[in-house]
Amino acid sequence: MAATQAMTGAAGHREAIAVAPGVHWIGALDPKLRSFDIILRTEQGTTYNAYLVRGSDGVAVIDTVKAGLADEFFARLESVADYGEIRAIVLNHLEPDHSGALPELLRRAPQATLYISARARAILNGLLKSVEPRPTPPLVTVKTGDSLSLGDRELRFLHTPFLHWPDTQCTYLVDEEVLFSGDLFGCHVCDGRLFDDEIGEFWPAIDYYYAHIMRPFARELRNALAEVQALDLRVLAPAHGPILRDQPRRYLEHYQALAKRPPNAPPRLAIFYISSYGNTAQMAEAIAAGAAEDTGVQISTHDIEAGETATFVDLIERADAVAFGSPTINSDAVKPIWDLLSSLAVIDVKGKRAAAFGSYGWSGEAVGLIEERLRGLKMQLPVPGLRIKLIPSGEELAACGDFGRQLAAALVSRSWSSGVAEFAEPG
Ligand SMILES: Cc1cc2nc3c(=O)[nH]c(=O)nc-3n(C[C@H](O)[C@H](O)[C@H](O)COP(=O)(O)O)c2cc1C
Repeated sequence: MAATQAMTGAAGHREAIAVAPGVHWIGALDPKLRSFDIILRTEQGTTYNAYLVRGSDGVAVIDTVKAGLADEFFARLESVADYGEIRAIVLNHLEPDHSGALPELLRRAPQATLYISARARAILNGLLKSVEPRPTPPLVTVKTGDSLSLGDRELRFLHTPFLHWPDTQCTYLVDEEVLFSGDLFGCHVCDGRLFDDEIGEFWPAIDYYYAHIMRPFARELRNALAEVQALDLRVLAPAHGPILRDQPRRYLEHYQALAKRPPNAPPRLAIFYISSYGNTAQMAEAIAAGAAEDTGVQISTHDIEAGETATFVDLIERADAVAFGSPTINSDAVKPIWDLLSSLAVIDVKGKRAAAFGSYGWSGEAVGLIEERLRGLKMQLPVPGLRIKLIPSGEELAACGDFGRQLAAALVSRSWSSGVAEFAEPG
């Protein structure tokens, strides 16, 4: 039923759809898409939302669509404007699903000026350098406070970098209070009825999109949401999924709750380990006991063999420091540790304090390899990694306690060092 409606909704015809007076949706539907950018599942497909704004002094096109769906975009554009009328092309970010039809649009509307953020300039060069003949459109780079006049109406720009590409901006139509928000507030839902008040439930799609696309940029998001908060809003017009006109502030508030900084709790240290014979597990417990001597720190230990990666990722996001323990097996750390570390791309771990530890038999590569990965994730390593040969002795467990104490202390101090500490010499 829903699929049928998606195909027969207003957007089922290749005509532009009115969003507000003088504002049309001219995007494309992609109902059969089942995975997006490799990393997202899209069981409902998606839309690429492009918009056209008509003023007394020409029209502006905001974003385009994926290259393979350009025909749909041009048909809708032609239903409401001539190419000669296009004065401005605004690209809120240059990801290929929104810039795919740009070369052809530039060919059809060579007089149009491009309005992009300063960071988009280099990306634009990368996208256009293979196009023959190479387009050289008039170009203006814009930031917060800059605007574009279409005669009787004004488009204002908001600089919102990294949401989720470095060049991201939002564009605000002042008179109709429409925010063309790019991927912000977007989701992968394909329903030809287009508007949130006409289609069914899609909050899970908003949350899924947030978790995979926006969550790594929670810090930047908080800044952007503060800018959006200051606007009067009648419509949120994102680049994917439904157009949000039914109490649009609900979506803003939802995003604010999702991106909220964790409450001002005591600093948290979360220790993750895996252990085949209990040696690395013993280290983890001794590290936790040592850290607990600093009464101001909240400590938790987690056996990753027995838990869910998604839960661990949540804990890591909320922790101020994290430690990862793995034995060395066949010259490497074990797969569950790598699985966990490779799941951190969906959160912001930059600058978070981290450390590695583990038991080993003879070569002990795991700790160094984990540290390398933690540095790659731009985490800070305040304490050198600790490895212990086979079963920890009492003295070695005391060294684990010191390791934990130092890590806890690093939660209040910013000094840090690096390198793997060798407690027992490999024999
Ligand atoms: C299948 C297997 C392969 C191993 N490979 C290595 C290795 O390549 N290098 C090394 O230093 N230790 C190796 N070890 C030894 C373990 O790292 C050592 O037994 C360690 O104490 C196990 O710690 P755990 O009880 O925390 O799992 C290996 C052990 C097993 C069972």
